[in-house]
Amino acid sequence: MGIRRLESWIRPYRARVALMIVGDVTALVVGMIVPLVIAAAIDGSVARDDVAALWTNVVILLVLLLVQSAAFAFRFVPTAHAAQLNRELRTGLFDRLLRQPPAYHHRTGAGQAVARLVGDVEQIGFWYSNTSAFLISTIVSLLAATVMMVAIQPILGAVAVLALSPLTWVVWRARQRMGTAITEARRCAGELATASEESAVGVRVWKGVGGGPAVRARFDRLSRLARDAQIVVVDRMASNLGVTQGYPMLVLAGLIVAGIALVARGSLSVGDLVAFAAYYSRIQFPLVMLGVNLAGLQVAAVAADRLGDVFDTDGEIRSPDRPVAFPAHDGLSLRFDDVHFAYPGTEHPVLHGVELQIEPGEVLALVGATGSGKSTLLSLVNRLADPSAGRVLIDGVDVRDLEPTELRAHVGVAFEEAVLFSTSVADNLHAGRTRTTDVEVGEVLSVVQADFVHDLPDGANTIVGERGQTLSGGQRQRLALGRTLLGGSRILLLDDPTSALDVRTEEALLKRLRQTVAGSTVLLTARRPTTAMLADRVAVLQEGRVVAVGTHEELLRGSAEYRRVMIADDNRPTRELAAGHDQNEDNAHPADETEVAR
Ligand SMILES: Nc1ncnc2c1ncn2[C@@H]1O[C@H](COP(=O)(O)OP(=O)(O)OP(=O)(O)O)[C@@H](O)[C@H]1O
Repeated sequence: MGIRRLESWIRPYRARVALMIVGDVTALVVGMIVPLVIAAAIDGSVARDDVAALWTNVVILLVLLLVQSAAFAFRFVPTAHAAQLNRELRTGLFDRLLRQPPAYHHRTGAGQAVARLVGDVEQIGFWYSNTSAFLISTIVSLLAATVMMVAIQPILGAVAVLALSPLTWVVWRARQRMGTAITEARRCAGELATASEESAVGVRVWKGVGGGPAVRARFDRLSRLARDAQIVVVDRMASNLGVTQGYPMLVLAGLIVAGIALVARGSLSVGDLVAFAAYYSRIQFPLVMLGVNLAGLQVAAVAADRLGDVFDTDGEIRSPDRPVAFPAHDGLSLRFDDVHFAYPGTEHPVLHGVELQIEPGEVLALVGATGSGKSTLLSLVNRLADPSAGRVLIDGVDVRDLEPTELRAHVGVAFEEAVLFSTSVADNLHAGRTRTTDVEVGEVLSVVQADFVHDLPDGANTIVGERGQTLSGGQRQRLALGRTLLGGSRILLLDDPTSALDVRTEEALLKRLRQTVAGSTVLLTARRPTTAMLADRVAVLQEGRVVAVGTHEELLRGSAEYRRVMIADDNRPTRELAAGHDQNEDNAHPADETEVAR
């Protein structure tokens, strides 16, 4: 599988591979003539004491060796294109990784992606430049040297071929054993990369909780596993080389003894015996090289399989064949129509038949216990994942019928975990959009209560550290929310974007936010009553089901689950609570009864 893939990736470079083969084979053919010249010198000029003829032989040898060197130099010129092959593979792989949904990356880990983008791609480039052509010329070399040996002394040649033939099985078998060892070594390298990445990203957390020894122990364990896996690879390669190098030397010793006996009987000249030994060494070296080449092929095939895993991954968010244009008018409705969802590779669905309608320009808050599926539901709107069943409709259009890039350009998202990039505050806010002006940025900073930006050393031009780590959590959240608002989207998904703010700042922000988003359709998740009260209506999610919908006040009176989630002690309800509601009202009044379903 991996080999077929390799072949398809290298196919566009076949002209260059052909040039390498021409260089290799030229060098090889010239090399094959060298023993003949040496034999002619020993049996002719040296035997006849003919110094002039010997000089001629020396000059011919020099010319042959020069041509051989030039051919070798020529064969390495096209290898520079390995860099281009690497680039193409890396870009293709990166595009593919970008198209994978977040759940894929959470499952496989960032380190495996890095290991593929860096290590595996390099292995394929290395195979292209160093091994692909050599494999062909090695086989040609084996055949040519065999023919020459048989031509010089048929019986001795046949004995050599018979004696060496078991090695082909050894080499082939070693290639298979190498495959499993290399796959394991690459997997371990990926896990080690993931652990390194996590340790760097989570440095504040593990330092804060004194987790240094545990982080060190985990890294040490994975590093030992990577070492052991690498040792298995090298062990197998070494035992293979030991056999392919040691055994032919024993055979050569036997052949030379037999050759001397033939020389003594006069049926072989000394020059021919020297030439025979030279051709034999041209078999021995390619046999060793064949082992190395096949091991290299196996390394590249494993790398191709690992890249192929990404290229073949299903679950990618696909563009529709005939995309529908995103609705151009203002005031867009949003509807979840019997939406079910399970994360790939998990058995338990997270959402069970969610039915929810958000009217154009409405602000709807999702409230639910932790893990009830709020973030998951939001992620289905801009297709960070697709429902397992059911539909998400924007203004009556299934989001799967919209081009994902266009959909995401029109649907603004702010997450609770606010990630900024290691660039300036202003660049983070602009987020690559050229349309936003400094005035708009200033207005948005005021809406999200981010006046602190003016006090930063370079104001909005201050560079924030990696992932914005030089700012506080609440500052990051406000900038991330500002970035979303600057997009001017008509649909906004706000996943608890003010959770890190103090109550006073949140209140000021929410007031301004409500005015700013007027006209947009907003779906937000809320943990605090203050956030829920911002909304026109609130939907209560319980274990992946919408169990109640209504205004904050209605739900306080009518939904036990709402009270349970929003009020610390729901046995002592707030004054807003109407008297006489028991704790099982959600069961008694499911969503479609309590609510006011629109
Ligand atoms: N990438 C994932 N792979 C597998 N399961 C996941 C993944 N992300 C979330 N889940 C599971 O889906 C369920 C719902 O998670 P979700 O984040 O949607 O809940 P939530 O209501 O937003 O929670 P919170 O209020 O804590 O943010 C949880 O049981 C969680 O373990």
